[in-house]
Amino acid sequence: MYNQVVKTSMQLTLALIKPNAVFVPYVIQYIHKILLDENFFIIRRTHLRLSLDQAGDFYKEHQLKFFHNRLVSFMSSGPLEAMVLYRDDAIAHWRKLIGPTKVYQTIYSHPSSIRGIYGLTDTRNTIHGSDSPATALKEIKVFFPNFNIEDWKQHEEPKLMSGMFKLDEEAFVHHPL
Ligand SMILES: Nc1ccn([C@@H]2O[C@H](COP(=O)(O)OP(=O)(O)OP(=O)(O)O)[C@@H](O)[C@H]2O)c(=O)n1
Ligand SMILES: Nc1ncnc2c1ncn2[C@@H]1O[C@H](COP(=O)(O)OP(=O)(O)O)[C@@H](O)[C@H]1O
Ligand SMILES: [Mg+2]
Repeated sequence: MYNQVVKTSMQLTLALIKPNAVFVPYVIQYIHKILLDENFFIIRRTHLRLSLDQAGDFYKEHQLKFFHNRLVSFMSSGPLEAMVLYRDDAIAHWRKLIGPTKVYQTIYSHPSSIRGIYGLTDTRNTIHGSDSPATALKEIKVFFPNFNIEDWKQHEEPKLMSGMFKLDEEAFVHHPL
């Protein structure tokens, strides 16, 4: 029974490293180190550039905001590093590590969060995390259209949960054995 309780709090989420940071080695290294230190599994990882339309779709909820135009042009200005993460309470835990959205405040309120350290501006805030389980599923589909969660749950998740995995350091992905 205890196992079941633990398992139900496990979650998938999507992390994105935004274009201002995606090719800055010390930022990438810092983010990857946090992921391992905080016991996230890196389930899938890729680099992908969104078109203007795809970025607009990704941030549809913000289409009437004053920053929408700059947000969408920024997010489609270069490749993103996308990762499917898995952990106990992954969604909230990742967002806590990221820090609040608006960098000009976050540098004072949460100076040791990722955005507090490496965010540049409220738009170019370096990192993304899904905000709910439903959003996570939707966002994972955008970057990993071939990732079949049901298959993964059946074939890969049990191995991760029983310790049968190894980190492929070059790909920076945990592979089930
Ligand atoms: N109507 C507005 C316009 C701007 N701002 C805030 O004012 C700050 C400075 O805006 P701006 O100079 O346009 O942004 P930049 O610092 O140049 O950076 P970016 O375009 O990456 O956000 C931003 O954090 C923005 O969130 C705001 O709260 N309300
Ligand atoms: N006030 C703002 N000024 C400029 N850009 C913003 C502002 N608010 C949000 N953004 C940009 O839009 C993205 C999406 O906003 P939101 O969903 O509110 O935040 P979060 O990324 O923390 O979930 C932010 O990560 C940031 O890049
Ligand atoms: Mg959001």
